[in-house]
Amino acid sequence: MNPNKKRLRRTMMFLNAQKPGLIKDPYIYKPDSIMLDLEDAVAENQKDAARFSLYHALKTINYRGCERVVRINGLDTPYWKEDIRCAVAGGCDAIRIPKTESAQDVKVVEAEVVQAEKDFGREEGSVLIMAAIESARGVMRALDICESSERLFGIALSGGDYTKDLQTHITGTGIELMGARQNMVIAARAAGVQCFDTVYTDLDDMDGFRQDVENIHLMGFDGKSIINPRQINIVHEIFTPKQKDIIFAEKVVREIDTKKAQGIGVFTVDGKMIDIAFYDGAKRTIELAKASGVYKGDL
Ligand SMILES: CC(C)(COP(=O)(O)OP(=O)(O)OC[C@H]1O[C@@H](n2cnc3c(N)ncnc32)[C@H](O)[C@@H]1OP(=O)(O)O)[C@@H](O)C(=O)NCCC(=O)NCCSC(=O)C[C@@](O)(CC(=O)O)C(=O)O
Ligand SMILES: [Mg+2]
Repeated sequence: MNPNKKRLRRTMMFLNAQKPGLIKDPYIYKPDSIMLDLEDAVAENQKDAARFSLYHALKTINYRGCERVVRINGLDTPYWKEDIRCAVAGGCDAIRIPKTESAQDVKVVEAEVVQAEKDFGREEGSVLIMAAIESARGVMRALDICESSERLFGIALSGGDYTKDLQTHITGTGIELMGARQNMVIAARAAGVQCFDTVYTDLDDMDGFRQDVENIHLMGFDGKSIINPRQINIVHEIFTPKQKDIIFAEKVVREIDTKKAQGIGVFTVDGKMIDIAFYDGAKRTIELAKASGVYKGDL
């Protein structure tokens, strides 16, 4: 398995692949991933120019460990195959499929990625795939999409196009996204892949943004698509385990290990009932803390 499949992806920041001011140094803001966009951020008559710019950016810029995902154009356009070839030839880490509606959509993209890896001398399996779900049909098929390919590391909700399809609109409250969000997280967890929330487009409403991120964190998402560096700190703050939670998780892991050896199944830690059901969650907190660079312990 590609070791990057489960890497930390709290923030996945979109940027127009054609704009030199955006693509030259986004790593300075330290998002976990950048998503170089060839799709909706790029005007129809600029698709070739954007692809050209993307290729040279990938070839020449050192993004310093920041994951480089390329959002290709839709499978109903004449652009997507050439988008994949340029992205893979340039050295991208992953392809984001927009408007994914079925497992078959992922499979046809995978076939092109496999061919491009061969053609451009990339290691087999080095390019991962993620699928953006932007329609009611896609949401209803989320589990099939999650299970469509070994290369698929996750799915992402795209709220703008999804609410258009649902015949509603983005309100900022999240009510219109509740069903899709819950369905997608459940599907992703059932398949063992990651799940990412949609962008929050009102850059002047940072309180609304914080509330949105807190909600999706509680729902079980792994991270969020974002559009601007100003949104990074809030997402990282909410998605990085707090020291008090890390310390509690360490106690839970140590106590479960100790009590198990003593033949004790249920007990309390800091006044809270603990049994084996809490073990994986505590381990996950510690792994997330390690990946986020805030772990000081020795587990
Ligand atoms: C919104 C705005 C124009 C505001 O610009 P502003 O310049 O006013 O912002 P400022 O804050 O003043 O910038 C301060 C400094 O940060 C730099 N800076 C800003 N943004 C940066 C960035 N993204 N990456 C690196 N650098 C950045 C900037 O260059 C400046 O640098 P400097 O001059 O050196 O100080 C800008 O952010 C932007 O273009 N965002 C990305 C938009 C985009 O790609 N949309 C498509 C994807 S969504 C979609 O398609 C819908 C979806 O599909 C979604 C789904 O899938 O979920 C669905 O269906 O819902
Ligand atoms: Mg969209």
